[in-house]
Amino acid sequence: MDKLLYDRLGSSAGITQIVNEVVQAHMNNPAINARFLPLKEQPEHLASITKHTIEFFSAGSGGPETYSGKDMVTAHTGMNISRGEFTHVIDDVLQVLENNNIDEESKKDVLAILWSLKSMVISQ
Ligand code: HEM
Repeated sequence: MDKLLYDRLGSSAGITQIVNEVVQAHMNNPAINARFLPLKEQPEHLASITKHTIEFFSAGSGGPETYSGKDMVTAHTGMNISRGEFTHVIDDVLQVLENNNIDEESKKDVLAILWSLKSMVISQ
């Protein structure tokens, strides 16, 4: 498969849609929504995190966007995120990719990228 992962995810518009749906999925997932629901009380902060996450997925999949958020360790420091919570986040992402008809190869590519970030996100 030689097409960029960025394009396979639908480039800017597709990734924006995917990230918005992932945020919604986290809000609806009882295993992790305590982490995310409080952000609804801070709409500007939530918009900034969502924007950064769109940039992160875009830049990380080969797109032209620049990531302007915190590095992964800093972003998750003090949260003491568990392996179980990490798995729920990955499940939500894969389900959203499925709902958006993203092909199997691309889902595996996203999974590999997320998995590679595990030690930066959990137990920080
Ligand atoms: C590989 C998996 C993950 C990736 C790629 C990721 C990515 C990100 C990004 C890009 C941000 C925005 C940082 C910024 O705005 O500077 C963020 C923030 C956040 N992440 Fe993650 N994350 C992951 C896993 C998790 C997990 C497992 C949880 C908890 C269940 C979590 C909870 C949060 C929360 C609550 C914030 C907002 C922090 C704040 O209020 O500033 N993340 N994440």
